[in-house]
Amino acid sequence: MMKPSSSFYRSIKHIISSSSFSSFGDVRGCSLVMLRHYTNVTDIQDDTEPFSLIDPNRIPGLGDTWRDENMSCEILRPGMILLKNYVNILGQTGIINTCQKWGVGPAGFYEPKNQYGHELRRHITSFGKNWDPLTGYNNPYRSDGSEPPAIPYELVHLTKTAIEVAQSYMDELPSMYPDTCLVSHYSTCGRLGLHQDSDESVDSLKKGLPVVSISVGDAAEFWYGDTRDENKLRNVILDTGDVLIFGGKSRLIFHGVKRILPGYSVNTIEIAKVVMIRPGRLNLTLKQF
Ligand SMILES: O=C(O)CCC(=O)C(=O)O
Ligand SMILES: [Fe+2]
Repeated sequence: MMKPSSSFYRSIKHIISSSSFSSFGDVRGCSLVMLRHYTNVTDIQDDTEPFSLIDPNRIPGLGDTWRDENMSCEILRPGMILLKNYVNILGQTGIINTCQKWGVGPAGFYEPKNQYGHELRRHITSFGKNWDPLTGYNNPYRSDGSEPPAIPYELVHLTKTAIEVAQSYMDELPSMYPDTCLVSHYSTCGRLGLHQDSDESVDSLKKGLPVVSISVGDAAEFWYGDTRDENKLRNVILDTGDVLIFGGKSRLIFHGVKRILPGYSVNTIEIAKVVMIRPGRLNLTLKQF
């Protein structure tokens, strides 16, 4: 689906800043129609936020109905926080169904190879900006020449509210508006080598805009640290429903998935009662480019 370009917002902002309402009669067509949807011109100050007819603040808890009341939080290091059990079973099955809906098809999930031609034992697909392990964000198109679908609204909302919750526990975690989401499904023997997430814009990295990682399905042993030195890495289990956030001083940590832990999580039984997810682990990593 086409997203409105930021130049569209800039031109609208230009019209507003250089015109009074009485001169809007000169503005015809689409722009005028779009402008009528705004009750207040200050609503469109943020270039990164796409226009949506659905007002996130007026939906009684769309994302909130996905939140687990038993959430607990663990600060792992400055800028890095784990929201355990953040997404409830309804939310987890919602996420699976959303990824199934958009990820299945000729341009959906695929198993990429690394530069040596080895398969990575994970299937991936993107929402928002296209990303792949070989070209990063440089190729905006998927295999069939299409752009990825926009990030589904409920995932954007979930991400934003998770950051707000994290900010209530720790200082210096910047806000972000996700415009890219990598969806990965790891097989039960899947893993992901140590790496930094550094393909985003210089501005995003400099500001430490957080990475938000949502886990569903089989648990994973996730390792992280300041260097590639395996002796200095720490481990944390990412279980189904957990949301891991790393930004600020932790934005450029080395991290990876050491192994998948089939059978570790009791909640996968609850998920299986609702949706027949295949064995393995689903991970959604949301960022602002
Ligand atoms: O699966 C995960 O928990 C991490 C994913 C990740 O680091 C990435 O896709 O860059
Ligand atoms: Fe990563």
